[in-house]
Amino acid sequence: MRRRYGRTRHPQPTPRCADTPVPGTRPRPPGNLVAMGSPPNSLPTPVTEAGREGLAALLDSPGRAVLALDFDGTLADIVPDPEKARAHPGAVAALARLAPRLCSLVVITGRPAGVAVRLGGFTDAPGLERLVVLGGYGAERWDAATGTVRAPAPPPGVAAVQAELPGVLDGLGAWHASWVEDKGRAIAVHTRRAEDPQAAFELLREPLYALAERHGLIVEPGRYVLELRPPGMDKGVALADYVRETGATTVLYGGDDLGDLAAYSAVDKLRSDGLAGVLVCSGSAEVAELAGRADLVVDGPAGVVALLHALADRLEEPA
Ligand SMILES: O=P(O)(O)OC[C@H]1O[C@H](O[C@H]2O[C@H](CO)[C@@H](O)[C@H](O)[C@H]2O)[C@H](O)[C@@H](O)[C@@H]1O
Repeated sequence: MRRRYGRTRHPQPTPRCADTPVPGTRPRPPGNLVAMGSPPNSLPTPVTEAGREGLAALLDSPGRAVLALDFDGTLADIVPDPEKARAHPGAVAALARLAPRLCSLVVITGRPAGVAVRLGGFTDAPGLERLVVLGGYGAERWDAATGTVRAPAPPPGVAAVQAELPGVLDGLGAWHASWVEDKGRAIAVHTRRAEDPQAAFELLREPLYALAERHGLIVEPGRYVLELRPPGMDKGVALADYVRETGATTVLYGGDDLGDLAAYSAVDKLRSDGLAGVLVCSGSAEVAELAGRADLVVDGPAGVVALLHALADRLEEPA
């Protein structure tokens, strides 16, 4: 299925990293350690050796690097109503500064690709003409170069879950503690707006896992959300495929939630295969699992944007 978002363009292939022209840069090692909440535009030093090597490789050869970022919680602040989420102010400008210097910029999200493009304000954004958004945990793809979304049809299990879900929520007395987001090829049941979001999450957990299993779907747990979605794709597969497609030799991945752990594992694997990598955690009080595995923890989307500007500052220094 192909849908068009934005103005008509001629299809362009994703550039191979080695083919990407990159303006002159002055490679320098990262600066001193800067903890969460550090002043904007000072480039923090990763706390791990692998992360320091990854960042040095990115600064040394940005034209061979893929920058991959999650959307909600990483590029966009978490808000109670998912439809009201927007890219953090400054995110698009920071990405646009970096894009011409890098091999490729990709957003990998659990949102439908077209929704992330709309909420992110990515359509026709100057500087982001080669941006790629992989939605539905990698099942969907939007290319800024063509303005089209490629999305496979949802498996029949999704319609079956849609039909059965109201009865399940009714049986649990959970109508007022949950909000259903129909994403086409997945159903997300949110509890953030419940009086006690964690209690509502726990109440729903088991019945929703059972419902998903009955219809051949899996559950992707996240920040006060249980998503019932098709198996077979995750952010790790999406990221590894994308890195392979571009021929990049360095990858920086930034995420905030459990669904990003698959991408973290993909970066670990790429590093063991000899690529350079940096794992960035968009830190929050809600999710602890990523910080311990990250090379760099920043303070939520504001920290991510500051990091992107700091990277751009470095890469824009004259050769
Ligand atoms: O992969 P992501 O880009 O991180 O998307 C994951 C899910 O994010 C959204 O839910 C989260 O953000 C909401 C808006 O801030 C928030 O209200 C909710 O509590 C979070 O879980 C989105 O609604 C889901 O569809 C995404 O899959």
